[in-house]
Amino acid sequence: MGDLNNDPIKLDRSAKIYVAGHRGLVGSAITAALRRLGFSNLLLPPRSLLDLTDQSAVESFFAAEKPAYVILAAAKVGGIHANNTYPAEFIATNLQIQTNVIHSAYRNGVVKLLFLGSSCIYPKFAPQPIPESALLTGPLEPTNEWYAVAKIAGIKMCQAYRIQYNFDAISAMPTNLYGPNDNFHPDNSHVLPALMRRFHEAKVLGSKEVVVWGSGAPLREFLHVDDLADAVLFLMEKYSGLGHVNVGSGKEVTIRELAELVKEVVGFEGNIVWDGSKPDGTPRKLMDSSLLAGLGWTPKVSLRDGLVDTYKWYLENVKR
Ligand SMILES: NC(=O)C1=CN([C@@H]2O[C@H](COP(=O)(O)OP(=O)(O)OC[C@H]3O[C@@H](n4cnc5c(N)ncnc54)[C@H](OP(=O)(O)O)[C@@H]3O)[C@@H](O)[C@H]2O)C=CC1
Ligand SMILES: C[C@H]1O[C@H](OP(=O)(O)OP(=O)(O)OC[C@H]2O[C@@H](n3cnc4c(=O)[nH]c(N)nc43)[C@H](O)[C@@H]2O)[C@@H](O)[C@@H](O)C1=O
Repeated sequence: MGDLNNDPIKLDRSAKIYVAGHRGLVGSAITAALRRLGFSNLLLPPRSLLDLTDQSAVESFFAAEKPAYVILAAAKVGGIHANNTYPAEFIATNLQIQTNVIHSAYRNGVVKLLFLGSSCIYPKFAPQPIPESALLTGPLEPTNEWYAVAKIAGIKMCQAYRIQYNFDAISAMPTNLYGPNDNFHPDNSHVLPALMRRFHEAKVLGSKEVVVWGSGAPLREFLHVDDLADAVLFLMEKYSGLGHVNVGSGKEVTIRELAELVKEVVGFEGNIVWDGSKPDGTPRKLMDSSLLAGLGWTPKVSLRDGLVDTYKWYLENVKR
């Protein structure tokens, strides 16, 4: 599955490129990176004008606009609590969005499409670091299996359309991401923005303690979204193959270490209290990103620098 059909292409800077989900964490970073690189013909319809769960609206959009390239960063996304609480929405919405976009992209002559999955596609007890070949080798983590099944279907759909129709659809599997434009919801977000907000609010209110979920023992690998955007555009030009590609930083921390680091960056001086009634989720999911490294890509942003950058953005854009 990791076979490379390595025909590097130079993306045409003036061709139409559609970024689905351009207002989100990932889509906004990709859009900014495309603009920096001189792409001048971005298609960025707001969700109010194009609901990607609406099959006929998606088909009409593709038929009218005929984009050359598509980056599929629109999805129903959330942290461990949201995944565990809204399983129907996570499987149904994601299957609908990705099926509609991939199918209409193929039907309307898109030259290349990149689908974004997630490291949660791998078995809960996959070998570490997790190679791409670990896909479908064991049971999934129960807190996010619905979302994971949708993402696995997305990978398989890209592969099927490549095999049957020769459609150049590739899949990238990022590790846990963070950065500007993240979702800072107190319950439904991922751990890093949730903790940033909680420590910030505790600092402002003068609280003595902050509650963090679980045991603190799980390990997670974090990647700044600007690095992910860079990797996505790198793959669009350098990779064309059946197998999906892991995108990670190669560095992991425990949730306890992450909490201490966020606390320090935010400047909260109280204590951390662990809520053991909340799920830990998968114990460890460090990805093996050597396939991507072998193609010549490496991440640049350290976790500490990325946290400082994200907290600055949070202060300027979310809370004052
Ligand atoms: N965040 C993370 O840690 C990780 C994310 N990923 C993957 O990256 C991709 C992007 O995630 P992320 O940026 O974090 O998610 P966000 O929630 O930040 O952004 C999702 C985007 O999708 C759009 N969207 C959702 N539903 C619809 C719809 N029905 N019609 C049109 N647009 C819709 C949203 O629109 P609107 O702005 O209008 O709400 C938003 O712009 C996803 O595929 C996700 O699985 C993978 C690994 C980790
Ligand atoms: C990217 C990936 O993200 C999700 O998986 P996850 O890695 O488990 O995501 P998470 O960021 O929500 O949690 C990471 C760890 O952190 C702990 N934790 C502590 N305190 C808070 C807290 O306040 N909020 C959250 N969310 N977690 C907390 C939490 O208990 C867990 O041990 C998938 O569902 C799926 O969306 C996916 O693909």
